[in-house]
Amino acid sequence: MRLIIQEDASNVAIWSANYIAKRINDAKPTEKRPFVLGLPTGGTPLGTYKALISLHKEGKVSFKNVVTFNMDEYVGIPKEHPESYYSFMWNNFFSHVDVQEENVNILNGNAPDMKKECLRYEKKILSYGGIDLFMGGVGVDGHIAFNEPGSSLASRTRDKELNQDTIVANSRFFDNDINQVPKKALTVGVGTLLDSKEIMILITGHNKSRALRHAVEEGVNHMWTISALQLHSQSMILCDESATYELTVGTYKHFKDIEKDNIAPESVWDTNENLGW
Ligand SMILES: O=P(O)(O)OC[C@H]1O[C@](O)(CO)[C@@H](O)[C@@H]1O
Repeated sequence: MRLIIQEDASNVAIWSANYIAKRINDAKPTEKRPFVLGLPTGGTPLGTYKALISLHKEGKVSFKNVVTFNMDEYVGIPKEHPESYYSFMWNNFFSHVDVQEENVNILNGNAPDMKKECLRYEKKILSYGGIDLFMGGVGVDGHIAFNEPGSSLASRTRDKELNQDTIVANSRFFDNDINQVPKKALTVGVGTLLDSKEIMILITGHNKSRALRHAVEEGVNHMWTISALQLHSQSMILCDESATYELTVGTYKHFKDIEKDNIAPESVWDTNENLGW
């Protein structure tokens, strides 16, 4: 696993956006052979979406031949609800780039048959030959997508009960009222994520430092589903300095040293100027 430590959250956003743009451009996607991108919601990736929109507006990346699959969706709120992940994605990203509506895939949290919906999603991912790059975030309890502690590391797309930590954390999007937060979600499984050709997880802020320690320094454990990344041959965590507070000095120095020459991909690298940071 690679661990790339950037100074702060805006550098994480710029780095990740440039990385995604480079991957898409290198793949030279076509209608018949699209690039397949897995995407998250949450506070963490907002900067990345903003940076990707800027790169798109500057003509540096197109999403015309990109197929997207979102990680998860709440169960039981209408898709038009301002806090549904459907609304999040269209408001914060899809509406601002040239992605084609028919290429956007988001689980339907109101499907009459949840099992069928999850199976449909898995099959659709497979129909494209799998996901080329899955970007994700992490919960404070180490959950990846909505795979809460104790989720099987072989799990596939399914419905999951959200735990109290997640409900409390997400209440910030629901007027700080935990009663308004959906208690269930549909989510890709850890196994689904591990089947992606490449995984890039963004971790920013002090409150995620325990999750980062478990991901990098502890063993693979279903109580910290993020740790499953250790089983993947092309996984990368991109974090900021604040998230490294629980790493040992030795771990921190090791990754700083081996990644010191890896700045953002040259061909799409840009300065902060155009992004307003
Ligand atoms: O970036 P945030 O807002 O801390 O969210 C953490 C995580 O929670 C989820 O929204 C739900 O699993 C993830 O997709 C996300 O990475």
